[in-house]
Amino acid sequence: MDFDSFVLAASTADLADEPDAREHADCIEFRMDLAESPLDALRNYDGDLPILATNRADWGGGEATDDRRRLDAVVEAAEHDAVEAVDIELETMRSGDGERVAEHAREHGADVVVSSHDFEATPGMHDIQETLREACAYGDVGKLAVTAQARADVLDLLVATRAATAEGDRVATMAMGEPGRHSRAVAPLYGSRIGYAPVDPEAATAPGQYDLATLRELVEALAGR
Ligand SMILES: O=C1C[C@@](O)(C(=O)O)C[C@@H](O)[C@@H]1O
Repeated sequence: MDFDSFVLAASTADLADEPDAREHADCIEFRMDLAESPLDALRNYDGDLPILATNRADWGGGEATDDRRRLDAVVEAAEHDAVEAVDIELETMRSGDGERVAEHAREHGADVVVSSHDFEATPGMHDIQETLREACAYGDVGKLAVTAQARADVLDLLVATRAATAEGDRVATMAMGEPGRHSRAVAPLYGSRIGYAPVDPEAATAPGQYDLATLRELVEALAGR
């Protein structure tokens, strides 16, 4: 996937959403952990948009419980041509469990997004920068989703996004929660490479997400396009 510029991912548990996402999205984030039979769905996929495959662990805000099976499924997902990127948690890379997944994905031409989530708060500037640096060392893109408790929490995240981008790292950043909502539109201006939005606003995959059409419109308007 081309992460040299901003990629808008339509997050969904249902690949049948793809035709509705096509108009506004650059790819589908397939939340395998929220899907019924994700590997069957991938086998039958005949959409146009490339897929970023995410099988989020329960300890990382998702619903996949058995870590070994979860990662095996990502390995299998990466073998599909349509899967052009996979998401692996930073914790999984740190533990060593993610290495085989990343390697296999790259062998099959898929990029690796290494992600970290804080569902409670926004860490201090130093921690944000360290997390992004570490995630970028493992992945083609280092992603950090924090939780904003106040609007101003977004400021450090933006500064860190800008700094990492200036250093040549590819990062994706966003602040979850209502006070952080604007970060989803603004972070791309400072270099964030991925935005996530549900096709169906009722089926958000994280707190504070805009729906797909709105996020596309905001990002384009702020970029002056
Ligand atoms: O990690 C992310 C980012 C996200 O949590 C968000 O805040 O938009 C949404 C998830 O679907 C995705 O895997």
